[in-house]
Amino acid sequence: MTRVQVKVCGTTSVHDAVLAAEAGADAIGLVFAPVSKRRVDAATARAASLAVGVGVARVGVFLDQGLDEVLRTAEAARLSAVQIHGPVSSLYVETLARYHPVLRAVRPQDLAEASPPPVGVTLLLDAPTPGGGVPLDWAALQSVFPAGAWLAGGLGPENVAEAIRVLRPAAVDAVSRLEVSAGVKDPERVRAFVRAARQAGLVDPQSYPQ
Ligand SMILES: O=C(O)c1ccccc1NCC(=O)[C@H](O)[C@H](O)COP(=O)(O)O
Repeated sequence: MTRVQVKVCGTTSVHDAVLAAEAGADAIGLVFAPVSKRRVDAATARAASLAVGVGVARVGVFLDQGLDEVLRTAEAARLSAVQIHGPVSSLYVETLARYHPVLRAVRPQDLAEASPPPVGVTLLLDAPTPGGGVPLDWAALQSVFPAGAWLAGGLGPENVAEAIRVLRPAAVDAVSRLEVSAGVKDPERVRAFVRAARQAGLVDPQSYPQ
């Protein structure tokens, strides 16, 4: 048995990257989507990536951005994986997966179409409005939640254990409920989130993304 991985998303500073790493997060998320109130520039993201080092995954988050931009940003910001939101083609996702591990964010209504993901792609089940802090209906998803998928959507210290208990995701991901304001982390809530996810149990390693 292996522990559930924890991603702390929406990191906009070296300070908050180090906070997440010291709290025990397995991954930080760096949002490059132009629409996001948590958007980070490549130079700051690179500094954050270098600060946490290779022991913590650095996931770049993209929405409606071209392949060129994603690949250039991944290199500039020293990303170790890319997370893709929005309506993109299978070819787009498969092309990216030749260069980087891909987290493909899907809404519950898109799950059937996205499963099973191609090699190098892991599904991340998220709410229809990413970064919106609204939880999914975990009970309704219980019978269809794919083995090895990640879970996001309105997770925080107070509900992550229950989400893990119901869906047994390979990893949990959160942002809104870990902030004092958009893009600025609440240290206590970040620590409490990682702690709660850690204590919530273990998952079967065979259900892990490759
Ligand atoms: O967080 C954003 O502002 C954002 C904007 C556009 C695309 C993706 C975005 N965030 C992606 C994430 O990985 C979030 O952690 C995930 O959607 C969960 O957010 P929340 O429900 O606020 O915990």
